[in-house]
Amino acid sequence: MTKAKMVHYTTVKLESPIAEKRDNFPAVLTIAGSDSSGGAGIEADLKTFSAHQVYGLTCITALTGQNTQSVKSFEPTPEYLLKDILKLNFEDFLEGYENSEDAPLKAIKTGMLTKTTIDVLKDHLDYLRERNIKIIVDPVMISTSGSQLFDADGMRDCVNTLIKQAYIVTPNFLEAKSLFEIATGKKADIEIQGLNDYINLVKELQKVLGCENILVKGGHIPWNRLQNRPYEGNFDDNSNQVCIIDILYESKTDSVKVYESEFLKTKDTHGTGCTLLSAIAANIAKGYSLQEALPLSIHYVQKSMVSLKKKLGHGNGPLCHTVVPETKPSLVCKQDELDISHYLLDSYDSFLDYLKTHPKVSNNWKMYIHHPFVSQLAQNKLEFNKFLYYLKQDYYYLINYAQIHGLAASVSDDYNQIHTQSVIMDEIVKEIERHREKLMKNYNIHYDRDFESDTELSPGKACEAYCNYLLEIGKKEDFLGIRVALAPCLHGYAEAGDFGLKIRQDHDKSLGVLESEDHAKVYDSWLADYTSDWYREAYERGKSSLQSLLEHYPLSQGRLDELVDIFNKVTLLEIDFWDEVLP
Ligand SMILES: Cc1ncc(COP(=O)(O)O)c(N)n1
Repeated sequence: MTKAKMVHYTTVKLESPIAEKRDNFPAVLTIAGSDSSGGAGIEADLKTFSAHQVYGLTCITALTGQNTQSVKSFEPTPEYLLKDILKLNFEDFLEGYENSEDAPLKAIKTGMLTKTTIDVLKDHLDYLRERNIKIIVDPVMISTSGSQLFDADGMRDCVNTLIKQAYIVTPNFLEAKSLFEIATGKKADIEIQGLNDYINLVKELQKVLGCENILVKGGHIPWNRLQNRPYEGNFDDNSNQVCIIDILYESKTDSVKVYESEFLKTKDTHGTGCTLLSAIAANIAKGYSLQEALPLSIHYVQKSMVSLKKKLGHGNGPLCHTVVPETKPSLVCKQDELDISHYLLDSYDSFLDYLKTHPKVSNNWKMYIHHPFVSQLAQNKLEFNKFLYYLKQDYYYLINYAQIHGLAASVSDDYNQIHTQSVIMDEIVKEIERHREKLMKNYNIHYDRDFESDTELSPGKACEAYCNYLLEIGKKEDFLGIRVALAPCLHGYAEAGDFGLKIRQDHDKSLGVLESEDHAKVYDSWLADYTSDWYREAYERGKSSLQSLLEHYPLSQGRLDELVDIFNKVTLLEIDFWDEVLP
């Protein structure tokens, strides 16, 4: 035997892996075509699933020969193979688990389909429904590069079977039009001039398709966010006006959500549809609701569109699927959903008008400015001791009113606003001094001297509740919120004054319940103060400055509702304040 030759080697010992065991590794099956260029189809789906920490299964419907510039050819998968694939995947990922919820397969996403695939899949639809598997359908018909991937005939089968049972269908605008025509057999003459047209189309389409939810993707119609209609013009000039809107309609709750996202000026959009759908499927499989999954998924697609410094390929480049998806919807949504202040100002004379006439407010506002306190005062029917109680209470209110203007100044970074608040504070402080003196001179009421003996000098329940609320608003709100809280007092007194003066003019001049002519004069002067030119001017100034604040504070519907609530609450507190005077 010849002696073995000495072999030299070095050993590299590897560390044992540190197990990071996951509880939740849901699976999604993608039924789609393979894109040889890797940016769309099955390839994009699997990359997206991995980025989302979701396990991906496949059923390849066709092999395509394509790159970022064109689709050259494709070969459908034969029926027997499709049957095997689906059967094997379902047996393994849906069967044999103790509880049906333990089965890892949670969702199925479809992309490029073939007639054979629909025929094969059709037989499994009842089975999938029983197992609560969510089917997410991307009705792909034409590639970004312009090639027909699925014809209308095939799509008709899809509409009559798969789409009817889909959890969500996600056509882009052009696909939405085709689906409409296929489902109704009528030519769709759809013109989108505004958001209403768009929303109606989405709702109508859900009805004719019968799927549970629908998302119409607006990537093909850049949107003018200020005028809320399709954008016409040059993208370079007004890019901050242009956005993309995607509209979700959920039929079970009859709710519409409009997702507004940035319009990204890029042609590198190969695979965006597939990627969005896979992200939605992955997020749904992970347990997010549709309303959570959508913003997260749209954000993921946008992030992967902007993350490549150098494009790949020479046509419509692919995305960078390896970006890390966000997991908290609140982190991808702006606080302000849509700035609606411009519609508001188009439809109402002023912001103050909007607040006063809001359905939540309008009756309360009328009750406030037509309060019996004012009508009784105007007819000399208000007992004078009640008016005195009001004056004593008003003293505390005025101090608080001055303080809140100080808090408003403290949250502003605009010198003019700070200056105005300090001028108003100065005027209120002077008014407080006059108030004190008047009470001393005319009625021999000394706050400090009489405080212990006269319980009416302590703030009553209504006054305290009002002051506390204003203080709370002053500490937590922004400048606009504080100004809205201060508005019912300034504006309501002017309107109540007008109402009172009118009653007084029509009314006979008898003394009513009053003991002396002097008391009647006090009432006269109360009405005269709030109907004076000076007060009217303050009213107008307050109204226009409130209005001009809208230019600086974007108003979402949610924020607007909050402001209406503040205005309404303060209006009710004003009513309580006078109610307490007239028990
Ligand atoms: C296999 C396959 N599936 C889908 C698409 C559509 O993607 P895109 O519209 O981005 O070209 C594609 N090009 N290839």
